[in-house]
This record gives sequence, C-alpha cells and structure tokens, in this order.
Amino acid sequence: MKVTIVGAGNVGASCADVISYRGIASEVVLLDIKEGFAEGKAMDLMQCATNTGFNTVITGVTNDYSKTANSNVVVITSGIPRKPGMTREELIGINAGIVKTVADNVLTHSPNAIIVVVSNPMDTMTYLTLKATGLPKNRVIGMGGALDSSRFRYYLSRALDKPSNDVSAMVIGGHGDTTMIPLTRLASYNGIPVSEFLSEEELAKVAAATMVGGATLTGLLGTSAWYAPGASVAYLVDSILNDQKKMIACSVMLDGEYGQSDICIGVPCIIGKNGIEEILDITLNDAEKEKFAKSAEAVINMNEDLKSVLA
Ligand SMILES: NC(=O)c1ccc[n+]([C@@H]2O[C@H](COP(=O)([O-])OP(=O)(O)OC[C@H]3O[C@@H](n4cnc5c(N)ncnc54)[C@H](O)[C@@H]3O)[C@@H](O)[C@H]2O)c1
Ligand SMILES: O=C(O)C[C@H](O)C(=O)O
Repeated sequence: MKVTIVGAGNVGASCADVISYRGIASEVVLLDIKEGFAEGKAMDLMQCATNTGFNTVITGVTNDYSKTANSNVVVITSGIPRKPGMTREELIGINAGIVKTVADNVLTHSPNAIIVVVSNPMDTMTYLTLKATGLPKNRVIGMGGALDSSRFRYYLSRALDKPSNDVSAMVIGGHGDTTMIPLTRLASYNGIPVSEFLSEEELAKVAAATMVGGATLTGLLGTSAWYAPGASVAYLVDSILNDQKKMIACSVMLDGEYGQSDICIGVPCIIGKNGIEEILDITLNDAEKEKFAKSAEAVINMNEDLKSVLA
C-alpha cells in the first residue's frame, strides 16, 4: 500500500515516522516544494529502519508528482502553520491556494486516492478540496477530530488521574479554538460516565483546555504541534488502508446530518477502505445542538471567504 504525504514539514514527517514505525504502509512518498527537504527527511527517517525494525520504503521528492503515482491515500499537510497569538482561520489566505493546487496535482497521478486534508483552517480546506476536485464525499476526509479527541482524553485522564487509554471521549464540530465541541456528557472512564468522578466545574475546565489545546502548544513551541497531529493522521490512514472500520471524528461533507448541508465539519464516522463509510448521526441534547449550529455557522462563514481568497 502506498501513501503520499504532501508537505514534509513537522506534521508530514512525523506522520511518515509513525506510519513506517507501525508498518501501516509498505511505501511512503514525502513531497515538498522546498528543494532537497523531503529527500533529506526521507533519508533521515530511512536511517531509523535498522534500529526500530521497520520495512516501509520512504522516498522524498521535490515537487515531482510523477513519483506519487497510484497512491492509495494522499495526505495534504502543505501550507503554513500558525504562530503564537494567531488563529487557524488566519492561515486561509496562503493555504487555500496551496491546497487547491496540490489537490489537483495529486489527483492527476493518483485518480483513485482517498485524500486526507490536514492543512488549516482544516474544515474549510476539506470543503475546498471536495469542491475543487469534484470527488465523491467519501474520498475527502478532514483530520481534526482524531487529534482533538486525543487531547480531550489527555486532559480528562489528568483530571481523573487515570491512564488516557482508559478514557473514551470524542470532540465534534469545527477544528477551531471556539468551534470545537468536546462531548463531555458522553465521555467515560472505562464505561463509567466521567461525571461520576468529576464535578461540572472540573469538566468545564477540561473542555476549555481541550478547545485551546492547539493554541496552548503553539504558545509553548513557537509553531503549532506535530507529534500528536502526525500520530492522529497515521491512526486515520491505518483505518483506511487496513479497512479497520474505526469510529473516528472526521470533517466530512454533510447532507442533512446534524441539520446541516454543504459543509465539512467534524462528526463521528466509520473509516474503512472506502474512506468515509458511514456518518453516525447521533442524538445531541439541546445545548449540544445549539453549540453544533453555532460551530457550523462559523465554518460556513469561513467557507464564504474562499470566494475572495481564491478570486
Ligand atoms: N488538522 C490538524 O489537526 C492539524 C494539526 C497540525 C497542523 N496542521 C496544519 O498543517 C499544516 C502544516 O503544519 P506543519 O507544522 O507541518 O508546518 P511546516 O511548516 O513544518 O510544514 C509545512 C510544509 O509544507 C511545505 N509546502 C508549502 N507549500 C507547498 C506546496 N505548494 N507543495 C508542497 N509542499 C509545500 C513547506 O515547504 C513545509 O515544509 C499547517 O497548515 C498547520 O496549521 C493541522
Ligand atoms: O493548532 C494549530 O494551529 C495546529 C493544529 O490545528 C492543532 O490543533 O495542533
């Protein structure tokens, strides 16, 4: 199985690292616009093979899309990351043009690929990719919910003082500091509602920390995060390539689900060899419904900006 990752920067390289280390794909192509950069990242990663014991072949190329031909999955991480104090939404001006060009190029050489969009603002970049390529909606998946849910589980595990892997929780809605919706009501510690252990005030603090999880890391690192984002993409790619049918919150085109249409936004999905195989339209309570509607409104407004940005 072949995976192309466009953008060999922090997230792209970290994703290639996890994919190879875990043997998720037999071949990974890293492509970057910066001369020699992807080649260097690929060589460095390949020199891990004997010490970590993987057999994936990683190749790096400078803007040569012919080397990406017949990829099963293409991950788009090309674009700029935010700096401290910025929102993801501020990246639209530069990233929209990059993502649109990249999506066209990858499809020319891999017409059957499933595309995973990572570049920010991710929900709008997913919408743009879908509209620009005309692909069926099951083949364009935005990665955000997998990461936001892992951060939610991390903050819950700290509040509970229990291991993250014993905590089950999901974030839906937009992948933005104010648009994420951590589903606190449905979070559990090995099947027991977390509200058995944490007060409403503690849960509100966990939800707030989750929503600004990316901004917190950007403040600490000076650029946005990459280890958890890279691992989250690899987790999603694994479910596609190995047809695992995992339930993962992803940004997908809605057609009436959650009362929304013509928008890509995070909702629980079944992910398998066909990409998005099912959208789970779960019942939200009134407060969650209100948050989802507000989140969708913000994402739709951002999508509107595409017209002027790409004009
Ligand atoms: N969806 C998410 O959950 C999530 C998580 C983390 C980061 N991101 C986003 O992913 C993007 C990448 O983040 P990063 O930290 O890896 O940034 P980075 O700067 O480390 O890497 C981006 C890479 O893209 C390359 N690039 C730029 N234009 C290109 C083009 N036209 N073709 C090919 N490559 C090109 C750059 O040369 C660079 O190497 C950012 O937009 C960031 O906001 C999203
Ligand atoms: O925070 C960012 O800008 C990058 C990414 O969306 C993240 O959540 O880590």
